[in-house]
Amino acid sequence: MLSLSTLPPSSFLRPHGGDRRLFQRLHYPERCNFEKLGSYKIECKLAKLKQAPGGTNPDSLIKEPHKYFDQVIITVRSGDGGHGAILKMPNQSPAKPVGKLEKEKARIKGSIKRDFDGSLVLPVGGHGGDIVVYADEGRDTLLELHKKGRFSAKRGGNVDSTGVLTPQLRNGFASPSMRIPVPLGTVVKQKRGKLLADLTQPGQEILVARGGQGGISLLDAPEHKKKKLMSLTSNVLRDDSDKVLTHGQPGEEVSLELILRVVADVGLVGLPNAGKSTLLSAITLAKPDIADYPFTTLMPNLGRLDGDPALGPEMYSSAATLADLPGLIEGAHLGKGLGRNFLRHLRRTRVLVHVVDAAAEDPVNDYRTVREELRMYNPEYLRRPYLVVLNKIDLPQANERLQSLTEEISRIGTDVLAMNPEVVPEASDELVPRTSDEEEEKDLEDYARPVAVVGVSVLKGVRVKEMLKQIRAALRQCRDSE
Ligand SMILES: Nc1nc2c(ncn2[C@@H]2O[C@H](COP(=O)(O)OP(=O)(O)OP(=O)(O)O)[C@@H](O)[C@H]2O)c(=O)[nH]1
Ligand SMILES: [Mg+2]
Repeated sequence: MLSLSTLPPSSFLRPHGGDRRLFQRLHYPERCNFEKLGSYKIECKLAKLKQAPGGTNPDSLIKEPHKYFDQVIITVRSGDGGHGAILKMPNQSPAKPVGKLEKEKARIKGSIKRDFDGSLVLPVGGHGGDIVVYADEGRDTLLELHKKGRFSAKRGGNVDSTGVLTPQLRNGFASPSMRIPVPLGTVVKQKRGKLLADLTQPGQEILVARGGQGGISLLDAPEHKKKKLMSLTSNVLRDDSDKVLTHGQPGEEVSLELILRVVADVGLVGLPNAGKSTLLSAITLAKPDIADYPFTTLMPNLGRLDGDPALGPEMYSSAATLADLPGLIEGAHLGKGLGRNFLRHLRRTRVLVHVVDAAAEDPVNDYRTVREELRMYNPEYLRRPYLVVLNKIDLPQANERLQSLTEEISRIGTDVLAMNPEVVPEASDELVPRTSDEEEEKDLEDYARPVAVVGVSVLKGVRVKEMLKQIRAALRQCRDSE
């Protein structure tokens, strides 16, 4: 598993207030103050006017970072190779070395660079800069890349020419690679093309555009001599038609699609306001935004769970990363609420924790709604071990029915732990989720029951230890089956 020891307590940008207001207006109109709606529309119009040509509107990035943080299309161009030069051989028949100058000339002639087989080594132009994309633990989002959109590496230097082939003649300087940092878990694809890499390990990298090769230098000599001289050189570059390449080769231009899929062991899912962020902050050092209105969380927050102290020296192997996801609502898989895109961030998780507000009107129905949304997005998610956390039991209306809720939820599903990810093809990042016909016909009862149902109050710290024990047990279950 990944070592994420340097992960900051809360790894994603804070959601923006304007965003939350927009979602409330769209989905909870009864709670909105419509008097201000006029000014909101004007703000949106202004944002449109300011749109920068070719790039993502910077205002949109600020106002709606949750739409952009995990996906971007960029164009990269590696550097062209530097050029070679047309050079003269130093005087081929110098006068007998008598004076100091003649001796020096003779020395120069005798020390022109040669390969081990005696052939001439002609200077070449510098290699153009490569473009490399690498996973950087310090990055949380792809937002930065939206601002630029296009990345070009420098061209290689030309041969530093004096017109004469001398030992001092320099190759053109190679240009350094341009390195583009992306968050851990970034998938690199060619735009509408093949998958290039899945960067899940810190420092993992991929060369996405190779810099152009530098051009070779040529010798300017009479034709009869030239042939002989060229046959003596070992590093002459030729193209397919055997033409000698004195000009540097052009760099490559590629359009790339970068998609972030958060790297976490445990995913917290539930309706808005269930207490997912409060749970994350109760058991990790993460400091997500918490508030009593829906869609407080707009982008995943990550938190690090320390290893289990009961395991002694092995405790570090049991450390895990938790991802608190934005709230799901009915129809999320069709784009309702915050849409379905963030559901992709569950893909790498191994255990799911359903957080249910036990004080809500119909907690069992809430729980079913979320499971159904997961099933519609990717049925494979329902095959993962999961536990149900009945939250807010400090409230009397939750505490009173805890027993019956626990029993009812524990009964939903089969006894068999149906964990066989190979059976169902993974949902892709395409807009329409893929579910097999067989999977379409299934309902929640056909999937495994939760490994545990725990009543807690994450706010008041009631039975949090018991919940933690169950999360660790579910994680162990996965590790043992690996
Ligand atoms: N009484 C009580 N309130 C709680 C408890 N846990 C969370 N809350 C409150 O519930 C509200 C929502 O909590 P959040 O943690 O923001 O909920 P969330 O599930 O992350 O919500 P979204 O980000 O909108 O999806 C906040 O006012 C919390 O203080 C609890 O155990 N008991
Ligand atoms: Mg939240």
